[in-house]
Amino acid sequence: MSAHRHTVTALGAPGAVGPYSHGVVSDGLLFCSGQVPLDPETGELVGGTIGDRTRRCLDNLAAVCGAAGAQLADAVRLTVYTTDMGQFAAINEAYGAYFPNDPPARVAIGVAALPLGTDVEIDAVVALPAG
Ligand SMILES: C=C(N)C(=O)O
Repeated sequence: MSAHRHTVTALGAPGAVGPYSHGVVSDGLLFCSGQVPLDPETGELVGGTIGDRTRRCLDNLAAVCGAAGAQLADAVRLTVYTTDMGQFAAINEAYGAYFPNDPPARVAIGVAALPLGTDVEIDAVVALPAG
């Protein structure tokens, strides 16, 4: 740990699948690592639909936010990575329910592959509440 940054570990988020922290706080911002749709209780990728997996990614990010004293609604920008842009509408339907008002900025990117073979991953930058 150094004075200008500290890492965040969330008990409610699945363990990291590589050499990264759940999040890093610096200068009033929380930089959340990408969350893949792992169930934090089982450590397994969730099945179902890409909407289910999108919700799992966002729930995992919410846990990381909570560990830093923030909420997902404090996010200023998220990035959605997917291997299947054919499911863009389904991703948006699930995603949109998390941000009914004034949604954060977002980037959506189609990629060739994602960790553990999943089809969606989401990261976030979050503004920490003052105080
Ligand atoms: C899942 C990740 N965020 C990673 O492997 O970097």
